[in-house]
Amino acid sequence: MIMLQVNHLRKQYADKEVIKDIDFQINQDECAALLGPNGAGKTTIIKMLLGITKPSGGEILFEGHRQDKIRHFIGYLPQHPTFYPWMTGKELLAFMGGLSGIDKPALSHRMSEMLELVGLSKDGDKRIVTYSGGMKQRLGIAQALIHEPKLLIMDEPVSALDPLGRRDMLELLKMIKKQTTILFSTHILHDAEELCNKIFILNQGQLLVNGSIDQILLQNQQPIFIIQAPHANEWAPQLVNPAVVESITQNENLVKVRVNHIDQGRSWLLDTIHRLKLPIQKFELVQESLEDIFMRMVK
Ligand SMILES: Nc1ncnc2c1ncn2[C@@H]1O[C@H](COP(=O)(O)OP(=O)(O)OP(=O)(O)O)[C@@H](O)[C@H]1O
Repeated sequence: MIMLQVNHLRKQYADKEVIKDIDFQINQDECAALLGPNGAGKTTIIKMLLGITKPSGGEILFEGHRQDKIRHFIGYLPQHPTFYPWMTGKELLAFMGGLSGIDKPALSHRMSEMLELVGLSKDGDKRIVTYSGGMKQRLGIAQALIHEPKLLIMDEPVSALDPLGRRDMLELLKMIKKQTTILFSTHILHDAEELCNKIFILNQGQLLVNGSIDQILLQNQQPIFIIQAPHANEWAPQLVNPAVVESITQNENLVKVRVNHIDQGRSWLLDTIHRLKLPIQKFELVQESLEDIFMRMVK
């Protein structure tokens, strides 16, 4: 079942179009990442999904329909959650659960369940001001899930955490994705790769890539030849050949040459190596990684 469908979504601020006619969909039980560098438009999309910002065009359908009341449908963890620091974790959950209309007996049960899920059972009576960044983020997940939403939306849930907090959060999200459909934004490819079966790569308001990791690799991967030889500064510029070579990156004496066609690229590079009499130490064919594709697309 299609959980969320976005058709021709646009957002314009004054004369600047920050979201440019994008389409995507998320099916039930999928975990999808909105991946893009700073300013790509991730938060703007999320705000439109939540109804906080009005789209300039297009439509957003939840389970196939425009929804007027989406609060019960979506759980949301903002990029910078602000909790009342004087509240305890339990008080916050009771407050948020109350806002979502959960009745009292059910709420108490649900609160215990959520604290258990996010590993804060022993900390529920402590004031939030005493929580670490990671604990606050986990409490943020608990409040987002308190009303059993069908879709959990998170804006950069792991980016601000230290490596330990990040690892904890990723493990927690791996557990949660077994029960809930998830959309989260991130500028960190590895987080998207580790958690998601679907990735949307966004840059300057445009959706460049949309699909599973396997599909993205299959459709976008280009061959790269790695050549290593002394004095690369002298010979690397001679590999420029727009008919065959898409790009060249150099790191000391190791040069990565992205070509548009394996066979043509290989024979032209071997001819050139021969012509220049390069004493090569390495000549290797690899395929672009997801990171290579991401960097290429957002550069
Ligand atoms: N209220 C606004 N008025 C004008 N421009 C805005 C407004 N909100 C966002 N923008 C612009 O829209 C673009 C996308 O911003 P957005 O915050 O959605 O990006 P992002 O991908 O979430 O980036 P980040 O990772 O830095 O949060 C940016 O160029 C930003 O300056």
